[in-house]
Amino acid sequence: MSEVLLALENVVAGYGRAAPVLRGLTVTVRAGEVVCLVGPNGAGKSTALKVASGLLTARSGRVLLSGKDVAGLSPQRLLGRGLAHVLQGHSVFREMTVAENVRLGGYTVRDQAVLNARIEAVKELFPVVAERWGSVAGLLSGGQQKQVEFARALMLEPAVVLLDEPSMGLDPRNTQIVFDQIDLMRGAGVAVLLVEQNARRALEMADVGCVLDLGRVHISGPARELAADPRLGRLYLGGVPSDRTAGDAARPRPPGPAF
Ligand SMILES: Nc1ncnc2c1ncn2[C@@H]1O[C@H](COP(=O)(O)OP(=O)(O)OP(=O)(O)O)[C@@H](O)[C@H]1O
Repeated sequence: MSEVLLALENVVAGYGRAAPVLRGLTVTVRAGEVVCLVGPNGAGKSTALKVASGLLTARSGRVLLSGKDVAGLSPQRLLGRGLAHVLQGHSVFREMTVAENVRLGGYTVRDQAVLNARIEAVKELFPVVAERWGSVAGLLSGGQQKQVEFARALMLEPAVVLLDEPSMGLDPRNTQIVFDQIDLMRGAGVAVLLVEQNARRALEMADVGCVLDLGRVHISGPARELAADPRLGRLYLGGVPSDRTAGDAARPRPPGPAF
């Protein structure tokens, strides 16, 4: 089995003084893998990514990056250690050009030759970045802007990229393009931890799937097998999977998206 790059172990985390959102979450990402977190709204998927990237500090449990405990490190420090987070929604600087956006991702690279080589690499991986290099980013379509975000995230050659709902707001064609690009990232040797509402399609592309509910992994396994697991449909339709406890079931949960 390939090396474990990122591991969340028994993580408990939440916001302020409120009850924890993650309640003993364990997720592992290995080299060369796309691991997909799916689950109903409010299950804690985005929160899991925030803990992994240092935006939120776990109350307990461990966060390991290439075997080293990185809990409490800032997102900047984690980026320097090879972990990039592409946030939910659109985060390109719309008034800046594609070139300026992508270059921002490599702001810590001092060696011009290295920077140029990285730019060429992301242009090759994301042709639209090359085609629209001089364009103002706000003029690109939502799917194209997402690819600019991917390119920017890859400029420091991260080992692991966290992608939070990259298909959000995209039409089916652009969703497919974005999923194809994630597949290409994996092909380029980047491990991906992906959160997706578009559960079935994401699981068809991912290697490993984890179904989160109420801050824990309830079902996990080979992604394609999960996509066909009837328990997943039940969970999304508001049913209670058999492995949830009576206490869990009593906790209110917002309705999930159509699966
Ligand atoms: N900044 C915040 N402050 C307080 N509570 C928050 C914050 N962000 C998220 N939460 C709460 O944490 C819980 C989990 O949210 P999270 O965004 O992790 O869920 P999710 O599984 O990603 O949901 P969705 O699919 O709707 O994006 C929700 O109850 C949410 O209201």
